Amino acid sequence: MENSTVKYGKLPTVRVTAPSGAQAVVSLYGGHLLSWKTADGQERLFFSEKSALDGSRAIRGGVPVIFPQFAARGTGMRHGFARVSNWHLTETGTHADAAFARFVLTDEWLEPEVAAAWPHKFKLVLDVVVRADDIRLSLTVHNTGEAPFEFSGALHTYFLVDELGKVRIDGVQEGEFAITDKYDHIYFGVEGPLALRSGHGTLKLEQEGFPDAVIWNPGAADAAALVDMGDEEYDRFVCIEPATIAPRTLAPEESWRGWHIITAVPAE
Ligand SMILES: O=P(O)(O)OC[C@H]1O[C@H](O)[C@H](O)[C@@H](O)[C@@H]1O
Repeated sequence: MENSTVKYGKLPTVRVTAPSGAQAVVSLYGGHLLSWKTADGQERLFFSEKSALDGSRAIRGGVPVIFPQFAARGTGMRHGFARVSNWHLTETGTHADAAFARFVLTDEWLEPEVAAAWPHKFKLVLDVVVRADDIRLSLTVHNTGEAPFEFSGALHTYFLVDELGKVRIDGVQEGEFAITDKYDHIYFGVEGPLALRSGHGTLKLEQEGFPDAVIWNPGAADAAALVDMGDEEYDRFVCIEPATIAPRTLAPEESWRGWHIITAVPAE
C-alpha cells in the first residue's frame, strides 16, 4: 500500500502502511509518532483529545522524542527541543512485509534561539519500521561537530490502555506491579524485556542501547492540572519510556543508537 502525507489538525504527518495493513502516522513537528495500529486495526498509542495540533507546543500522546535533556534534569528546555522542532522526512517505502520511514533533525533546522541555547552540531535520525504486529523505533544521535557534547534521551511512549487499574507491568526490578495513582519512576539499568498487560492485550517491550526505563502516569489530580489532558484521560494510558538518563558524552564523529521494539503478543 502507498505511503502518504496527511494532516493531523494543522500538523503535516507521514502515514506508512505495511502490506498487512498495520500503520504508523508520524508528525514532522517533533519527529513524533502519533498513531500506531497493528494489522488487526487496534490503535496501540494514547493521544490526548486536548493535545495541541498546531505546532504551538509539545504534542501530548504518541511517542515524543526526548533530546538532549530529560525532564528538568539540566539547564535547557524541559524534555529538550527535539519534540518541538521541525524534522524532515528523508526516506519512506515498503520492503517485503514492512513499511518504513526515516526522519532527520539537524542543528541547521533549529529555531535560532533554540540553536543559540544548545550550540552543538548534531544529527538525529528516527527510523520507524512497521510490520503486522510490531513496530521498531530507533533513535540515532550523531555528533557532526568538532567538540564533544552531552545528552540524555528517551522515546516517551504513551501506551493506550482501557483502564489504568487493570494494567500490569512486568520486567523491571520490582517484578509485576499495578499502578493505582500517580506514578513517576526511573528504573536505571533495566534488563528487559518488559511486558504491558491491559484490556487491549499484551505488548512485549524490548529496548537496546537505552539502559533505563521511565514509567509515568500523572494520576487524577496532576492530570486535571495539565491543560492538554482531559480530566479522565489519565485512566487511559501509561507511559513506558526507554531512556538514557545519565548525561552521555559523544565525541566528534561519534554516534549513539537506541531502539524500542514493541510487539503485540497474540492472545493464548
Ligand atoms: O508534561 P511533560 O513535560 O510532557 O512531562 C511528562 C512526564 O514525562 C516523564 O515521564 C517524567 O518522568 C514525568 O515527571 C513528566 O511529568
